[in-house]
Amino acid sequence: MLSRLSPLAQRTISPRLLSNAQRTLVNISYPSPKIAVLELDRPPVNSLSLEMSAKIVESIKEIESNPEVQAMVLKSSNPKIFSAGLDITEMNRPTVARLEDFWRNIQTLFLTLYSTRLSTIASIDGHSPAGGCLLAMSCDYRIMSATPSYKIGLNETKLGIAAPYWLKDLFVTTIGYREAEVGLALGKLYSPKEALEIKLVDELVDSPVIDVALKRADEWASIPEKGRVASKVMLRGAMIQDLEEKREMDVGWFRDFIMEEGVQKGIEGYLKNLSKK
Ligand SMILES: CCCCCCCC/C=C\C=C\CC(=O)SCCNC(=O)CCNC(=O)[C@H](O)C(C)(C)COP(=O)(O)OP(=O)(O)OC[C@H]1O[C@@H](n2cnc3c(N)ncnc32)[C@H](O)[C@@H]1OP(=O)(O)O
Repeated sequence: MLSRLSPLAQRTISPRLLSNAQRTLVNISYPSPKIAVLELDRPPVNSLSLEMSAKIVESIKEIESNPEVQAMVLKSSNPKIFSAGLDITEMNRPTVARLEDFWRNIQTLFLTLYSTRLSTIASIDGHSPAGGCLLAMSCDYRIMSATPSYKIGLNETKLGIAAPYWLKDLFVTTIGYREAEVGLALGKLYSPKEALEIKLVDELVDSPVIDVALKRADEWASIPEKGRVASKVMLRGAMIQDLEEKREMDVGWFRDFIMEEGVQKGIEGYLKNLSKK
């Protein structure tokens, strides 16, 4: 943690040189009393390790605890990557205990972000595959950079794994059954233009995404909270309750699936290719 370094070291070490163990992993700022910005800051690609997921959850709770705050923008400190999704190294030859804990933290991250009373705006200024897409879909509104090379979607099958059932449900809810069926099977990553066409994102912008995200946050923050939250609960409550009831079953499915030798070989190969690239 940054706070464990001496004040002199904190002033003199460039943030770029800090290791992840020394970083806060996320940064919180308040551009106005009603709006918080939660910035993902886990180089190189904002992948979701157990500690990163726990930190995001802790930060959302911290922001929620201030009753004045109505909206939260989720962004990345990396100018080209929103989040590369789950930290694949967590699934590569793990211990069973760590793997199970990792998955419980991922479930909690989804449940916390999807159900927060805050209006949540995803400011997607870069790639957003798999778990990155999960973060974006868990928000209330998604704005993506129009940069054609960026990609968003659920590419799990390309790693030889499957999205968990609740992520599949979220995908279906967001883009519809048929598109989700094809997207999931092919592990399809969409360009920003394609993502807008299928409503995986709500808006594309050429200008800095954060500027528009802050404007939208202002609009969402101006809606009276009680009715807005009641509508959110009506729309999202069933999916949240379903996972709450099946959490341990889902941990078991995940563990058994990931620990299979064939799946492990696939993950190993995928990681090797990523590093070679
Ligand atoms: C019966 C039913 C059972 C159900 C079971 C349920 C099972 C569900 C299981 C899992 C669900 C998983 C969802 C996921 O999120 S899996 C993660 C998928 N993510 C990806 O595939 C993204 C991979 N990364 C990339 O494509 C690129 O890195 C990109 C984000 C486009 C950025 O590209 P670039 O800027 O060129 O950066 P590099 O590729 O060079 O990466 C830099 C270093 O970071 C490492 N890296 C990248 N992504 C990850 C990651 N997700 N996890 C860990 N590490 C990652 C990469 O290897 C480079 O490392 P190094 O510098 O050491 O080579």
